[in-house]
Amino acid sequence: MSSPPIANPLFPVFLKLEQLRVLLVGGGNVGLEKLSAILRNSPNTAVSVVSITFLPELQKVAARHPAVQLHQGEYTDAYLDEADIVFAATDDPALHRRIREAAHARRLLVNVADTPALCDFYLSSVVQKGALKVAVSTNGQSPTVAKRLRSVLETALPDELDAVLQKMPAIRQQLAGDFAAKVRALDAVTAGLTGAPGYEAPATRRWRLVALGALLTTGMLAAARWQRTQANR
Ligand SMILES: C[C@@]1(CC(=O)O)c2cc3[nH]c(cc4nc(cc5[nH]c(cc(n2)[C@H]1CCC(=O)O)[C@@](C)(CC(=O)O)[C@@H]5CCC(=O)O)C(CC(=O)O)=C4CCC(=O)O)c(CCC(=O)O)c3CC(=O)O
Ligand SMILES: NC(=O)C1=CN([C@@H]2O[C@H](COP(=O)(O)OP(=O)(O)OC[C@H]3O[C@@H](n4cnc5c(N)ncnc54)[C@H](O)[C@@H]3O)[C@@H](O)[C@H]2O)C=CC1
Repeated sequence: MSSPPIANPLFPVFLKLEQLRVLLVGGGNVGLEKLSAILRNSPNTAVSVVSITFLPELQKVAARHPAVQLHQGEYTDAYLDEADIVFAATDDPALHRRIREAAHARRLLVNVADTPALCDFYLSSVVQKGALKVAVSTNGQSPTVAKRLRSVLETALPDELDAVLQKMPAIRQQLAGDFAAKVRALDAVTAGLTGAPGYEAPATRRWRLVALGALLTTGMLAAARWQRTQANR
């Protein structure tokens, strides 16, 4: 018996972040993680980082990226006037709520570290193979599973994929005919990429084992809880 899948109503998009102005509030560990995620994907993004203190590592990252500006000091709403999108990553939850409110008054989208309820969007785990990019979301259920899935996909996707992608624009351009004919031709060129019918990757078996492990762990945790309640009677 398997439980029904939990719905994920998030709408995935791929932002041209290098064309936007990013405000990041908080220059500590979490701020560094957000900045790194941004720059790993979109290295030329203009990020303004506002923070009372900065981790030395974050300062090093900023030094390597000329479009990143560090503003040392307290956050003020004025920074929002120069921003298109906002990341809040301080250790002050009250400040996060204020930032979100002021950002929304300006119709800006906000990501608040560690507070899914305050986020307008989530970051994802990202697989990159040349021009190919796969983003993974678990709807906040488990960033750790997203991270694991990223490494599964990194291994499973062949490096040759990028070589294929590099050749496809030329093929696309040379195809004649209407839209439907082009789709048929491109489907034919790439048919070899799909597995044979009934093919089950070894990874499928591994995920089944992990699901079983998670189920057993849930059961064990429930049993331990039950034992504690008995002991406390
Ligand atoms: C909702 C979301 C909002 C957002 O941050 O955008 C969010 C929220 C929270 N993360 C928490 C914890 C952890 N986050 C990670 C890692 C990542 N978290 C990322 C995204 C997201 N994290 C968004 C949902 C993504 C999705 O839908 O799956 C990734 C994918 C992308 C990135 O951040 O760049 C990146 C992996 C990148 C990679 O390696 O591929 C790890 C693992 C690790 O660091 O090794 C842990 C510890 C283990 C664990 O808890 O699983 C906590 C609890 C904090 C606490 O307990 O105090 C919250 C808050 C909560 O859940 O309430
Ligand atoms: N470090 C981690 O991996 C994790 C952290 N968290 C939580 O996330 C939050 C942030 O964690 P860290 O980044 O490690 O904290 P941190 O203390 O390293 O960084 C917080 C940053 O916010 C800045 N800041 C605080 N108030 C400010 C203000 N008014 N204006 C401008 N900047 C301001 C500080 O100067 C500092 O640089 C904490 O609440 C922590 O409990 C949760 C899970 C993991």
